[in-house]
Amino acid sequence: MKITKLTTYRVPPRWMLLKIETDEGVVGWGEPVIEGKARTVEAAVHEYSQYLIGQDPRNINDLWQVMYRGGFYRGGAILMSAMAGIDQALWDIKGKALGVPVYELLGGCVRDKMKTYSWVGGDRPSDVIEGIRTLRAAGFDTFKMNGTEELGFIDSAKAIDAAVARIAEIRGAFGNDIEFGIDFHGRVAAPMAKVLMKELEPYRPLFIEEPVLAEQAEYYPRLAESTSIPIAAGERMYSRFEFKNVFHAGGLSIVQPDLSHAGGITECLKIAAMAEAYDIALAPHCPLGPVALAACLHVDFVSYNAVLQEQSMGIHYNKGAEVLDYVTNKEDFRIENGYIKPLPKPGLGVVIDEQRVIEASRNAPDWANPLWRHADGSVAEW
Ligand SMILES: O=C(O)C(=O)C[C@@H](O)[C@H](O)CO
Ligand SMILES: [Mg+2]
Repeated sequence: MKITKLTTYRVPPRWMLLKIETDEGVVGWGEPVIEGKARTVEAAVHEYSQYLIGQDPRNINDLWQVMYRGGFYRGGAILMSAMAGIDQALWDIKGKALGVPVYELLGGCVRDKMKTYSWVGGDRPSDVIEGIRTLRAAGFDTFKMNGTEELGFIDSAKAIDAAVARIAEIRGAFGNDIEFGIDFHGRVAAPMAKVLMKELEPYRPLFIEEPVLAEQAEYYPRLAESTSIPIAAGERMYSRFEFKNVFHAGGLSIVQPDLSHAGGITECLKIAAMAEAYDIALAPHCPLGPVALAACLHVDFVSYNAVLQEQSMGIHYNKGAEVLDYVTNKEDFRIENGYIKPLPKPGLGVVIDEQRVIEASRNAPDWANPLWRHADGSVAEW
C-alpha cells in the first residue's frame, strides 16, 4: 500500500481535517491544527508530504521518526500538530486496512467506558450555573470552566474574591453532586497562582489546569507543595521530551496532552505510559473536533491511568459547527451519564461526511482568539 495524496480542509468553527489517500483506496482522516494558526499547520502538513507520498502508511513508527528527526528542526506547536494529524490518519488507515479499531491494534481496551466532562461558561466565566444545570440534565456530572478573567501579575483582593465567589456559588448550588476542574488557562502569573489556589481550596475543585503558563512549569512542584488541589497541565506541551522534565520535577497530578498538538497517537501513547510510571493521571485535552476526540478515546481505552476525557460538545468556541456535524456515525459518539463506549468501527471509528466537509471548507473562517489587554493597556494572557 502506498500514500498517494494529502488533502487538507480548514472548516468551521476552527478545525482542520486532513485526508490521506492510498493506492488501494483506503482513506485515513486526521485533525492537525493549532487553533488560530490553522494555515501555518496546513503548510507544515504539506511540507511533510515529501516524506510521505509513495510510502507505506502502515509503517507508522518509522514515518513518525522520519517526520520528527528527518528535518533537523523538531518539536513545538506547529510541527508537532502537523505530525499529530498525519499520525492520526495513518492509524486510521492501518485499522481500516486490517478491519479493526485502533485500540485493538494497541492491545485492546483496559476499560468498558470512558468518563468525559463538559465545558461550562465562556472565556469570561459567566452563566456557569445555568450551563451546569443544562448539562446535568444531559447526564454530565463533571465540568470545567475558566477560573478567572484577565489577572495582573499582582492583582487585587477584589479580583481574587470575584474568582472565588463564582466557585463558591457553584458549590453552593450543587454541593458535592458535581465535580469540576478550574482552568486558569495560563492567565494567572506565578505570584498570584499560589494566592488564588489557596483561596479555592475550601471548594475542592477536581483539579486546577494550567495554574501557570507551560513555560513556567518549574512552579508546578512549588505550587503542589502549597496546595491540596491536584494540578493539571499539558495542552501546551508537545512531546515526551518536554513532559519528561515536568514528570521528573514533580507537582503534576494530571497530564493533559492534546492528541492534535503532541505528535498524535504514537507520541501521546508514550506520554501516557511515562505518566503512569509517575502515578500521574491522564486526561487528554480536546476542545477540538471529532477526529481529535476519536484519537483521544483510542489512547484512553488502552491507558490504565486515563481518568477523564475532555470533549467539545457545546464548548463556547464551537460557533458555526458542533463536534459531530461532519460525522455520519453520530450514534457511536453517544455519551450516557457522562460515559462514552469504545468506538466500534475500524480505524479511528469516525465516518466523515466528506461532502459536508468540502462545502464547509469553502468559506472557513480564520479563527483567532481575542487579544486581551489589562486596564493599563498591556497585553493580558487570554
Ligand atoms: O480546552 C481547554 O482546556 C482550553 O484551555 C481551551 C483552549 O485550549 C483553546 O482551545 C485555545 O484555543
Ligand atoms: Mg485548558
